Amino acid sequence: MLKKEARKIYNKKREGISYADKLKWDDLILINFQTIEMPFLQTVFSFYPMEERNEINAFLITDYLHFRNLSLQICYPKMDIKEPNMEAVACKADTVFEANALNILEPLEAEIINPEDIDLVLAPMLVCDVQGNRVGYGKGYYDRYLNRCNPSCIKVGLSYFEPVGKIEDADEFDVALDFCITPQKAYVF
Ligand SMILES: Nc1nc2c(c(=O)[nH]1)N(C=O)[C@@H](CNc1ccc(C(=O)N[C@@H](CCC(=O)O)C(=O)O)cc1)CN2
Ligand SMILES: Nc1ncnc2c1ncn2[C@@H]1O[C@H](COP(=O)(O)OP(=O)(O)OP(=O)(O)O)[C@@H](O)[C@H]1O
Repeated sequence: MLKKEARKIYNKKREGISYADKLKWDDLILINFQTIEMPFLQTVFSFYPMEERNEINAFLITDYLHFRNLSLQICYPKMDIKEPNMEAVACKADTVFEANALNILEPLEAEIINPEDIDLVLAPMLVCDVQGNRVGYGKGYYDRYLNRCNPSCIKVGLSYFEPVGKIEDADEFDVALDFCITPQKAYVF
């Protein structure tokens, strides 16, 4: 399958998920995330889910990680749409989020964290393939960002859908995931 085809199919599938299924599947993703062995984490880069696109509720996972380590630093993306580029910004409980031009909520705060200091990335995505190649919205934000992270950074994709057969047009910029968590299973690549 090609990324473009996967994007079309899975954008549509995700739009069709009922609210009841979404709540159930978000919980199952948390349960499956809890089965993977995690080292001590200091800094996590998550994302602010876009409700209108039915993105996964990553807050359930960051709440769980925060509960395990009360001094966990949680970062959210701040985009430079023109570049395109994004940075991880450290957030606190009182951080104010504001919608950007793409209607993604971003922190007003500006403490940019060095990508090399990120221990784990929770990556939004539509679907991945059996080798952990991720398919997002097609702007390459995460490919660019993950290439700046330490090789030891743990890359976890969250998806409502099981991996597809090989994505044929994965290129040299694509950084494969270490895990993909779905409502059915935690895939290890
Ligand atoms: N919640 C969340 N935050 C995120 C991401 C994400 O996937 N989810 N990103 C993950 O990379 C980055 C933003 N990437 C994005 C890339 C494209 C579009 C988008 O709306 N694309 C349109 C097409 C626009 C065009 O072609 O001009 C579309 O998909 O319909 C949105 C976000 C950073 N923050
Ligand atoms: N480091 C990079 N430098 C230059 N171009 C890049 C880089 N990383 C990715 N790209 C290009 O960006 C484009 C989009 O990449 P891709 O289709 O993998 O996006 P995606 O992972 O689905 O999107 P996103 O990360 O925004 O969710 C591709 O043409 C890819 O070659």
